[in-house]
Amino acid sequence: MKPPERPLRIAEIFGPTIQGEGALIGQPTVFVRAGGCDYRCSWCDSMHAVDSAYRDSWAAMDAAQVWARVRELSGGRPLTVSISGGNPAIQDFGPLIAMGRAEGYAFALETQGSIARDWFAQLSVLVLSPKPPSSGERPDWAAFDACLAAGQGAGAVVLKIVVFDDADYAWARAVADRYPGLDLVLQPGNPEVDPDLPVAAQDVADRLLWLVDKVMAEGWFRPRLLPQLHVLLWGNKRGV
Ligand SMILES: C[S@@+](CC[C@H](N)C(=O)[O-])C[C@H]1O[C@@H](n2cnc3c(N)ncnc32)[C@H](O)[C@@H]1O
Ligand SMILES: Nc1nc2[nH]cc(C(=O)O)c2c(=O)[nH]1
Ligand code: SF4
Ligand SMILES: [Mg+2]
Repeated sequence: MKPPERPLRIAEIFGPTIQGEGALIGQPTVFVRAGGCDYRCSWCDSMHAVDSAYRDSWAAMDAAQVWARVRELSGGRPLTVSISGGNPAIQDFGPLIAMGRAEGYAFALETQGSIARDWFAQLSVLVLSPKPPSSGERPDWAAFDACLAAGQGAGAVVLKIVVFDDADYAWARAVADRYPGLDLVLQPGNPEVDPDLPVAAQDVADRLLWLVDKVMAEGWFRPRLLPQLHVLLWGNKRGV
């Protein structure tokens, strides 16, 4: 007999909105944000889904309940569902993905690459975002490589690296060289993560310009350089 399904810890489900980051930037999506993370990045913009101080605000939902909410928010019209967190790989999103795929939806996952799951193979896009030195975390590369292997059957695997400073940039180049076959996106870090404070559009632009100048000066033509589009539009507001 199959073991009973454990409920998922869900920090928020929201949308439809546009994917603000990475390879699917601009695409309509509904977000499912998992509660809980094995990392504590110094600059995390989603601490409400990480810090156990927020645990009481996370809902215990089974996959069918999460799926019903996604279907409701999307009006039953198939789109790409974005699963983020926290680190969603702590939990079992396999049943949710199976339910959605059966109705024509696709799934993209955001994870730092610290925990591999067999259901990565069911994704249309696996976004692996290893954490640079400024985060205070240090990736376990064996675990990261296991995530890559688990994602072999996914539609696409994207390496998305956040860059705050020169040390992060040098690190991103070295990591990119280590994975020459992957689609690569560099995203400037946003130091202003307070959800109650506005983010100046010019600051977002200035951080991207800094990165564009650096990459072009080196004649490095592999990465795509993208802002967090949702931050440009809505600042750090939650649920967008
Ligand atoms: C909140 S995380 C959740 C998924 C997963 N834990 C991870 O880090 O990939 C989603 C994305 O936001 C990025 N991110 C978090 N805080 C950020 C910040 N202050 N500036 C830019 N990107 C940030 C992460 O690097 C990751 O690519
Ligand atoms: N619109 C929008 N795009 C996003 N891309 C990645 C996000 C995340 O927090 O994982 C995010 C988010 O929270 N909102
Ligand atoms: S791994 Fe992701 S969710 Fe976890 S603390 Fe870092 S940025 Fe936040
Ligand atoms: Mg975010």
